[in-house]
Amino acid sequence: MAVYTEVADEELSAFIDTYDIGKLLSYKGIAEGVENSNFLIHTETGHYILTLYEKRVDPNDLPFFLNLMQHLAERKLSCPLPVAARSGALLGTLAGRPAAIVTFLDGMWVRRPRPEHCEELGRGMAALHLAGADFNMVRRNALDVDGWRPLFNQSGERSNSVVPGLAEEITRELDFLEQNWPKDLPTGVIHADLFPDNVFFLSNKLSGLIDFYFACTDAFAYDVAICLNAWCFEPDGSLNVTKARAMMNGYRQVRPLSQAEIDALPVLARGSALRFLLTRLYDWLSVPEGALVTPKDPVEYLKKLRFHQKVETASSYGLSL
Ligand SMILES: Nc1ncnc2c1ncn2[C@@H]1O[C@H](COP(=O)(O)OP(=O)(O)OP(=O)(O)O)[C@@H](O)[C@H]1O
Ligand SMILES: N[C@@H](CCO)C(=O)O
Repeated sequence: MAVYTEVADEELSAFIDTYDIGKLLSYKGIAEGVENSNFLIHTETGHYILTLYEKRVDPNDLPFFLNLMQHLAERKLSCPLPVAARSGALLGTLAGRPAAIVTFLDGMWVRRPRPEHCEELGRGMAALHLAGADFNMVRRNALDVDGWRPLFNQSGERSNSVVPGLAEEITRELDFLEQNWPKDLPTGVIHADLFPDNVFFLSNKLSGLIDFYFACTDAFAYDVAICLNAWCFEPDGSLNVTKARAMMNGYRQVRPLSQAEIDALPVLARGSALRFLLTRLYDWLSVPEGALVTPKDPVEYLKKLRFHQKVETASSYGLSL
């Protein structure tokens, strides 16, 4: 998270008073992350996370995210639980933004995941896919293959200032993905942003998942591809096949992957790499003035994209076909 919107002390105290969580004792902005404004708040009853939803969150989607967290927590998946105000509402308004309070999860994210973390992640992701099976709301993935070209157009030729020739390279990739994007894969609730900073561990065991604000209804294997990119590459840009194999093994212990899902992985991994390249590129070129945020490196995802362009089958990810 980050802090884009500042909140005055009195305004925050008055907001907290609409909840049954005791008086506000202290709070601080969380600099980590890039999407929403987040504050760690300490009240008479404990610690909570306050989120003010920013640019990429459509307020109409908030009931999906908040109800999903409730649904998953009821199914014993460890994730933040939205706290209702005295009125019963899960969502309020603060500093002109939609705002919600969720419970604080113990644990730390792992800066340098090892294969055992990747295996835990695989199991946790599959558990999320199963726990979401009877969730009765649907949300289209706004950042799916149909959303990438309009997103790219917002950066357009300015992309070339980041890497010369990038606009043309992205255009070619969009042409390919629009032609070859797999259809008819098994779908359901996916997290869609399950990066290491959204997965907490305690003593090397997965203790919780956070940040459900890209969650949507899409192919389960696309979530796997997102995690392959986010967890299994080394800082030098190479794929760590041991980590990839560990993640897939963990996943398959809980939810089997079909042959069609395995065959689709190289294209899904290209799409996932492009999706994060595009959002990072946009953010890189448009940091709001005065915001407490560190934009993430788009080139990291360009390198991943180029890697997957050379992959022919999922065996390159350590999967037996
Ligand atoms: N429920 C929670 N319990 C404990 N800490 C939390 C919780 N939610 C958020 N945090 C803290 O805030 C940080 C940023 O949160 P989050 O990843 O949700 O923000 P974001 O802006 O959506 O980030 P991202 O760039 O990953 O999309 C986390 O790394 C964690 O330190
Ligand atoms: N996890 C994303 C940021 C949130 O969308 C990234 O690393 O680009």
